[in-house]
Amino acid sequence: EEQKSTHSLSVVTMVPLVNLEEKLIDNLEEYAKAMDHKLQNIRRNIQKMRTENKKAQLDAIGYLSNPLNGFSLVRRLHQDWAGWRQYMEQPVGASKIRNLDNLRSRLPCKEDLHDACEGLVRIQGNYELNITDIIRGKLQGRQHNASMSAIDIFAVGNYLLNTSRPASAIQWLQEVVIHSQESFLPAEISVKEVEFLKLLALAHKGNQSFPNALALMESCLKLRPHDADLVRKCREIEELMGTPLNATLKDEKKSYLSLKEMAIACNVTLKNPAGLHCFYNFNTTSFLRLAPLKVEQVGLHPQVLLYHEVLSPREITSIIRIATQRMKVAKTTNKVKTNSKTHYRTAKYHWIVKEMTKLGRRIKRRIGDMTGFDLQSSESYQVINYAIGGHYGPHYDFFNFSTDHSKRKNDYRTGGDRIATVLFYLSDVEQGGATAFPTARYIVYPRAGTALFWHNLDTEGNGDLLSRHTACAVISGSKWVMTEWIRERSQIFIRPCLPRKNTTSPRLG
Ligand SMILES: O=C(O)CCC(=O)C(=O)O
Ligand SMILES: [Fe+2]
Repeated sequence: EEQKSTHSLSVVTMVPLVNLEEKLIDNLEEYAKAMDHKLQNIRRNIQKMRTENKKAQLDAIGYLSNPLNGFSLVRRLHQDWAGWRQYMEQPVGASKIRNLDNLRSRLPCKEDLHDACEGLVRIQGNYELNITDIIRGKLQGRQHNASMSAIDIFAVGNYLLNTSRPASAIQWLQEVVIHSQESFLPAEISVKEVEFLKLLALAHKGNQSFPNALALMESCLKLRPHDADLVRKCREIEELMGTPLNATLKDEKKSYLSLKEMAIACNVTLKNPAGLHCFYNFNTTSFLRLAPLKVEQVGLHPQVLLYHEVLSPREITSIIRIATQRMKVAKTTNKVKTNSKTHYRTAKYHWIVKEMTKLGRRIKRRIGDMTGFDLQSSESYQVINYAIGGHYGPHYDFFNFSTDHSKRKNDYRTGGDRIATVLFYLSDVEQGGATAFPTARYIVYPRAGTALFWHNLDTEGNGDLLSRHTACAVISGSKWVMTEWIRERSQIFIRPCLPRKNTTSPRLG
């Protein structure tokens, strides 16, 4: 499942877009100045020409009796107006248009916009938020200083309809009617009322509410009586009204089940099991006798531990700085392929080789102290920064080599299955973004410097189904985590034997 990850824009990789937007505005302003210059040129000359023409109008015969005036009029009409025609035709600010073209390769692509739409829709669905509230900037009860314009909502509705979710499209588009139509575009190129109505009509059509669809499409036709496409669409809907309804509305997506699972797992009212403890870990390694680690039990079956203050603010700053630089480079030098079909994980990530830096080695020793595991064959650290509404759908970290023989051939190269995971939180998250265990029913909210530790395999080396987990959608904030997947191979002599659960412990295969 991990392979399905997309490469959408994360909060940090979007930061350069702010400067890019400034550049684009500057360029448009230059364009406006070029137009201003031309306009002034024209106006100034109009004034001069009018003065001369008025003189002639006053007494045409007298004016033309003077051969110099007569000559000049003939010359002007023959030559100057050909000149004006040329001047009127000349493109204004051609270099500014070229600048714009040059910047276009750095602008978000269609898939980026789709990811952003999906992110908003996910926040709404994942936490079952009211759409009107979202549009007005009220997210999970908290009023934010931002809201959506009609054209923003239009984009979301359009995306939903194109991805076969007409019922959701209607819910979003209905809000457009209520809100005023402010946009950053001149009216000529902005989305027009008729286009809103048409999209809403098509959404109703997709939802098989044909009378609504027809009424809306007819009101479009009133606004544009000669639009052949509208006429055709009206006829289509009329025909559909005569046929029996298609019983199975295809409004559900493949990802629906995992979203439902997340909606349950990520619910804010969810509480972890009671009666658990906090303690100092003095004994995983001898070093801990000098510097014990603070541990909090999240749950016992399966055991999930939360280590407190295992990364310092300085360490976190360094990690984020390294990852940020690499993430930006990856975006601009080779545009990564986006996989728009699967939105299983919406984040940007970067691998940090732990042996490369002092910091990497220091953290490696600390993971050893926390877990007691040998990290020789383990993977690089994966630093993740989540996107708008970024999440990671429900999954297991193990490959389950022990039952899936087709994957086993990679076993020796990769150091075995992922026996355990250490998930460092590098940031607090303002709203949302918890790590939830849907089967075990645990939920953990990120706090910078803490780390979550759990086993993915049971004592026999089989994948533990209770280790299923998910990163809930980020509502607001920039969520940073760093993952260390510990491999099985080098633990053969040190793997601690977990107390066996009762006979009904879940097993794969
Ligand atoms: O970001 C999170 O909360 C979970 C990340 C995760 O599950 C993973 O990277 O395997
Ligand atoms: Fe995971």
